[in-house]
Amino acid sequence: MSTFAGSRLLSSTLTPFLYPCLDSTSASSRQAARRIRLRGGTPSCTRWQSTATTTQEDERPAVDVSQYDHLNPQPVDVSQYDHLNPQPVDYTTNPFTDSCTLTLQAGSGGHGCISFLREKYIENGPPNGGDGGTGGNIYIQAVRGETSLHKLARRGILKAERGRNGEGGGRGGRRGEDVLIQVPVGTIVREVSRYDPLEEETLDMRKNKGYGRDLKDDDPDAGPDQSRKWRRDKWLLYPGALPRNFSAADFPALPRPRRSNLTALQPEAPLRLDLDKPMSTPMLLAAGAMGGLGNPHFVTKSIWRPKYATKGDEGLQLQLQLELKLLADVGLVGLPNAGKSTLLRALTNSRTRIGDWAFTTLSPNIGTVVLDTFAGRPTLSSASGERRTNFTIADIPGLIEDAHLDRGLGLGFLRHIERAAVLAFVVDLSAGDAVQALKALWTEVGEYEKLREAEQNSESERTADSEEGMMAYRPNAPFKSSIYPGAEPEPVSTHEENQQRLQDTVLDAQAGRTLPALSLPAISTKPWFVVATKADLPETQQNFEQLRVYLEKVQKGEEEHPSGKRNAWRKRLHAVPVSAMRKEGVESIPGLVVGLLDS
Ligand SMILES: Nc1nc2c(ncn2[C@@H]2O[C@H](COP(=O)(O)OP(=O)(O)OP(=O)(O)O)[C@@H](O)[C@H]2O)c(=O)[nH]1
Ligand SMILES: [Mg+2]
Repeated sequence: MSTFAGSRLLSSTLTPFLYPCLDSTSASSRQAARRIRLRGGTPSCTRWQSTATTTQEDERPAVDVSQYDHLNPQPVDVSQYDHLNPQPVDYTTNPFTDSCTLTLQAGSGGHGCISFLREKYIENGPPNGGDGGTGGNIYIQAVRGETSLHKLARRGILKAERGRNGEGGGRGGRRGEDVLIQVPVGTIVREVSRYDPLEEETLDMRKNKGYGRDLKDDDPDAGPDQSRKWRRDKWLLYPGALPRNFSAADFPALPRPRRSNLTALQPEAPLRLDLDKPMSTPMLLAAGAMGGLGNPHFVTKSIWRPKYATKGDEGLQLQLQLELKLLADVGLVGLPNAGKSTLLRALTNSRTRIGDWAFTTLSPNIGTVVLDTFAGRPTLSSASGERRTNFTIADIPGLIEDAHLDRGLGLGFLRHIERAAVLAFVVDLSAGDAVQALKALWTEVGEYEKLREAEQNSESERTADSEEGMMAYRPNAPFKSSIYPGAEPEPVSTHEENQQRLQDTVLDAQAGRTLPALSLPAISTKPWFVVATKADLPETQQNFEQLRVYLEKVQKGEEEHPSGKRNAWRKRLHAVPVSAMRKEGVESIPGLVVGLLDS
């Protein structure tokens, strides 16, 4: 009896998994049998199977397959699928981060080598140590495929490879590997801080009035054993040298700090870049440091076998703040649950998430409206005669009243529509007074604009303050030979020069031409229109009529602009009633947008 109960328990719970060949009803057993049939072979458990079948077939209870549903999913009924009213699980999602701080370190230089020629019959050959390799550079490139900064945010610190040390036989060290930072188009780069070891060295040199000057014995700072020790950390002695050899060594004047020729291509400090176009070639952010010099550089008339070389320089360190402001032609602004994502789905092929609750969308989504499929004549062309083949729409999380007080998801996501050429305010006709909803949205947009202005002012003040104490950095200074005795360092630029530089614009990625300063037009001066959604629901006509009348009055100047600003845009104000879920009324939107984009 107990055996039977045991076998019964076994067959009802574990059998399908542990002993599939015992359970003729399980899918795995069926598959095994099929495999055996196909192979035409005899399975090792044939006897088992037959025994089990004959002894247990009748008594075995029917297995409740419903409990294994997740292992044996039912085929999806494709006819149920609807792009505009999708299942809650039918959406795509990507990790998204729109701001991060990055620390970059250009590669340090490799050390110079101390080596001498040794051949048959040449015991004490001349020095032949190679120079150290240059450190790797750091480049940046805005590319179309990237949509978020999350990968960079996760890494935090990026270091280019150090140059290899020089080798004997006059072989120079290999240069370090470069680092390429790829960012989405629309990224703004600001410099937070910079540490330039070469600049420090140059200042040191000025302080000591001449590079390589050793402290004199009568110098108040110099004790008896501190003389001739200045910057000894920059030297390398021959392999196997003891510390006492080091203190006894007589070093020549240290060569002047050298910069790689590539530093001429670095943008001026402080960095402020607006990467609003895809870049065909990467742009240099930080050039690698130069390698140390091998011992042949220090041959003199009296010392023809120098037993020292110099170490490589340390790489430049930069701390940058990256901010992504997505670039789209149209920005959708609306209260939560207004139907923005459904509208985006109706106009584009986007698979953004839709749900009947507030804050379904938690990060921005961009969709592309294709105007010309190249199937025949161009469907729409811009006023300039240039053919516009598509435009992009950005859908952002919903704004609620008092979002500027950090309610809901706050106002941060408005940065992704602040560079849009046209704004589309999405209001839900079934959710109360549409005019009030529109005014509430404009209030939040106005608050965002105030915040942005305050931020810009504080940023320019901060940069100006930090400039005052900042070391002068002259990447465009002509390259000079490092071993150039008596050369004076470059003069330090004045505060006025730095101020001027601040007001100036930033360098373009490729051509080195200047870009306009990072200031954006007021949001209220952009063309805008209203999309009144859920017009298919009953009792929404009157609400829409009120909205239409209100917009007409705003256009004529009889009503104040909802932003409260006098110079706000009010040329042609449209309210488009649509049912995004049924894809009704949305067909007029592309034409309207193209008209506004070209106006
Ligand atoms: N009847 C009707 N329902 C709609 C229409 N458009 C959207 N909905 C429904 O409204 C709900 C919210 O739609 P979403 O597109 O997710 O709204 P949203 O504005 O993106 O919401 P958040 O992302 O939370 O800000 C969903 O249940 C949609 O099915 C419409 O035109 N008619
Ligand atoms: Mg949404």
